[in-house]
Amino acid sequence: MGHPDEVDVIVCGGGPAGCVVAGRLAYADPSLKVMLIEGGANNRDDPWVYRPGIYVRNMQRDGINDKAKFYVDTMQSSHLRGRQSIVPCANILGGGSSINFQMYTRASASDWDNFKMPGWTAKDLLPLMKRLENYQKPTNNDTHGYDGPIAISNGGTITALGQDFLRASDAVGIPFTDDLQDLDTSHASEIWAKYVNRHTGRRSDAATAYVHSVMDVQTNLYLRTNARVSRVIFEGTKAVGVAYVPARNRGHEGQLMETIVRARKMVVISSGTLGTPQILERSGVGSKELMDKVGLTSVSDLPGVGEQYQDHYTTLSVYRVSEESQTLDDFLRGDPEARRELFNEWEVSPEKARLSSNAIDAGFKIRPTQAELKEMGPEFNELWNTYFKDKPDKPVMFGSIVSAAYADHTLLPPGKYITMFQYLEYPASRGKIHISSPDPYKAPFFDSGFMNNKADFAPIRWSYKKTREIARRMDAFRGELTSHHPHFHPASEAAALDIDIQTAKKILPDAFTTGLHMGTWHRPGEPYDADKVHKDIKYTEEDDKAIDDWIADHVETTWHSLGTCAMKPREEGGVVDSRLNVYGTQNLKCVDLSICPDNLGTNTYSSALLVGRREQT
Ligand SMILES: Cc1cc2nc3c(=O)[nH]c(=O)nc-3n(C[C@H](O)[C@H](O)[C@H](O)COP(=O)(O)OP(=O)(O)OC[C@H]3O[C@@H](n4cnc5c(N)ncnc54)[C@H](O)[C@@H]3O)c2cc1C
Repeated sequence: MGHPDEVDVIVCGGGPAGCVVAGRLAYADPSLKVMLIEGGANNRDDPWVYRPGIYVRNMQRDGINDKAKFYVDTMQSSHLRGRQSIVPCANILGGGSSINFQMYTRASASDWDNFKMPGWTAKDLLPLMKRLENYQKPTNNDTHGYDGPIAISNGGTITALGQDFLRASDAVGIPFTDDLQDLDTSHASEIWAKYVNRHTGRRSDAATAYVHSVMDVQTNLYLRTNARVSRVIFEGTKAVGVAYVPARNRGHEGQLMETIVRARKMVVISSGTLGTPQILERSGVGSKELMDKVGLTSVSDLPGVGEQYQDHYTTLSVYRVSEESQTLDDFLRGDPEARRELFNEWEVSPEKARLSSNAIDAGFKIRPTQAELKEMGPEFNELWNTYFKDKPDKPVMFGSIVSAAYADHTLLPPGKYITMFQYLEYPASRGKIHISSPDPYKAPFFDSGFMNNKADFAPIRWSYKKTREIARRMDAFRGELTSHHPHFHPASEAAALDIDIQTAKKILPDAFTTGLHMGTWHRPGEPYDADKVHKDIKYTEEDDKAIDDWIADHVETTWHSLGTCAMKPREEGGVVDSRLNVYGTQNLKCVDLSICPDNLGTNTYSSALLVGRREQT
């Protein structure tokens, strides 16, 4: 069936928010013609999407993986000791929900209330949150939904390492709770739920839930994939259509081959936090100064477009675990036997297979104690007083455990690993993205802004220490992978200790070199002792400096971009109003996480769905 060149509504970008908008609109009114234009490929029945356990493959940056697009800082950052950060974004139908890590969390109630926009309080949104969910876990509260299209469960398997982590978390003052996602609890640990359907074992992505399901039964939703929206077409200030180009510019001597589709009623831009501002700017919506610089005619002078870029920041620390532990390392290494076993298991009974999981089974949200606050320095304390103190539902950090090394296994010694993720949920740092040319194939100017506010170092340092204390108290703990820890002075009490010799001998029983003494290359830890009473490591100022350097060298995106087209008053730098209409235009909306005026303390898939769902009330 050919595609029409005029429809009622065009949705640009098929991420979670775009899928919800396009699918629900088309379903609600079969007489309405809706076109969804997505820059990446169709995700339908792609086994590299729907098998949950292989998500890490989508993060390979090797020129072959086209499920993600990699934004790189244009300039070296002095806050990252000269590094240029890389932020991968989805480039496939379903957006982030087709490639993400499938961790299910939700924002705190005060996050939504802080938006200070009519219709956006947590109370307003709770009924919509429930309608999204097919919550497949037992729960004791009334904040979840059971009849929606997005499945949430514990996945096929919970590893013993997850339980070990929860017990050790309790030992350092983080109590267990059965539901940390009740919008209120901010200091506890839980079995971390997943966007995996426990009946099918499949990833619960937004395109399957909202687009394919509608296209199966109706003919009024038109899907174009591998098509990059270059700009919105205006008549005066009224949006009347869009132009798109092939996702790859392979021919025509570099000429732009645009196709135009007209929209009778509305154009909705849902191309994600880094995609949406670029489309607006290429269309003449953004700062007038920029338009003059790149030679475009200004349609609406909105200096806020592309500004206030936010994310959550991650550091990863890697630990050795016992050879008896169940980890995904052999599978991730590509060991043929491990691969055969796990893929076969998935084919036979996906609902309980190890691959029906992301191997991230447990996690926590935490707030510092008064004593911990004292150690976190003036910059963070100032932020605490203004941002966190009076909002007891806001955690400062998240942490979680991966039952494997989240790292390139060609760079690691043999053995089994866990990874501790530390995530800063409300960074004070801000970045920006702007087009450098009207050409949709030209890379934009991008400044992730990571760590450009000094207040962000202390909470990450604090949570590195916290997760380290948890790891050391786990029964499975067998040492630290020193290459994936700060470089403390070798004489410091804090210096990382590697695998103990007994475990090393189990990994390579026939090696003549195990335990070979070669100065500081290897400092073995103590063998496991079940009766050991642990004391917290004491860190000196010099140690803290080593941690901060390590943060600057290794902190990364949590892939939770938001905030570049903020919903707030125009005079405060806002881009959209509370109905997500773009200021100074007609028939044009932005609907995705770019509209967040402030951060949301959560893994953001739930919020992207909610923004789409809020638009569809
Ligand atoms: C690697 C990764 C891991 C993550 N892990 C988790 C997790 O475990 N749990 C969680 O809750 N969240 C996670 N997230 C975050 C979550 O997936 C995102 O917050 C969410 O997908 C954002 O939705 P969105 O609709 O705002 O935009 P996006 O998901 O970014 O979707 C935007 C879409 O627009 C398309 N697009 C961009 N530009 C154009 C253009 N010019 N023309 C046409 N199409 C265009 C893109 O291809 C994409 O499909 C992760 C994200 C990533 C990338």
